[in-house]
Amino acid sequence: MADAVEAAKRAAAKTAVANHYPENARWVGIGSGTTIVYVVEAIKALGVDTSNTRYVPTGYQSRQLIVSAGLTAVEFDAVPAGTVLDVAFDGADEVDDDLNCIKGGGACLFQEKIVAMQAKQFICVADSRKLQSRLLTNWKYVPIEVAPIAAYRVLNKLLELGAINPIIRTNKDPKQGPLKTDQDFFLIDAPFKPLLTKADVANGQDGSGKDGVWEVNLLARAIKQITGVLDVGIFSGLTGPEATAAGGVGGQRPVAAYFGMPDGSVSVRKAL
Ligand SMILES: O=C[C@H](O)[C@H](O)[C@H](O)COP(=O)(O)O
Repeated sequence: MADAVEAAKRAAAKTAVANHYPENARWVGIGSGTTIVYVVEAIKALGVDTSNTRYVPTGYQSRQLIVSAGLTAVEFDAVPAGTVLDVAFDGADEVDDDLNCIKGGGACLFQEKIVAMQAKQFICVADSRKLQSRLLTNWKYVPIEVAPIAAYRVLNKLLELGAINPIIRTNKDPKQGPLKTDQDFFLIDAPFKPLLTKADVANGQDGSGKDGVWEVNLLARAIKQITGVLDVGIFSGLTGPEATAAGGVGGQRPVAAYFGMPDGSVSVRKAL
């Protein structure tokens, strides 16, 4: 079973890199987690000249991954102002029909979000367990990065929004206290009822938060507005050309998501 999941991640990574790694890539964002390892493996396997390519990490693990692959890491704050990354690859905890994602299960989300938003194309790579119609189907909570001093205040505000038993994430040994992110912040894991998609709302369902039922973008916005929240592990909103036209770069939502399937195939969902 574990081997099959790893094989699925590797297959998805290989296809995503084959389809989206640009010729003469100059700037490439590299996400975090277990699936991104196979993306870096696939980039290396292309055998292309990477001497002029700079890889922008999304945290400590990501930077170590880049460096141990013999590639050049450049931190996000060292990328020259105005530079648009050619592409950013990353994993996800869950992806819905509209390509909205939940991220942060591995404690990285803020740097992943700024790197994704600075890329012309954000590409998501995952295995079939992550492929769902609605967020919070198989994956049960929204990771939220918060300033430690505000953690209890944010917990209370999340309860008001309808979160069901939100908790501050601890280290594996709870005696060691709250887990710290790469920013030295805390994470709150907030379960909610499954999130509605655009189609659900178009079909008349109420995603305004009444009875704790939220449409994806509305919940992301409501959580982001709580003072003390650095960022939310919901990646949603505009993407690709849409985002560029609105004055951004590529947006938070991937333009394409690749899923390794149990039968060895790779399924692709593309943004409309
Ligand atoms: O916090 C971690 C990141 O958001 C990961 O990209 C996400 O959790 C997916 O990780 P994995 O590839 O290990 O399933």
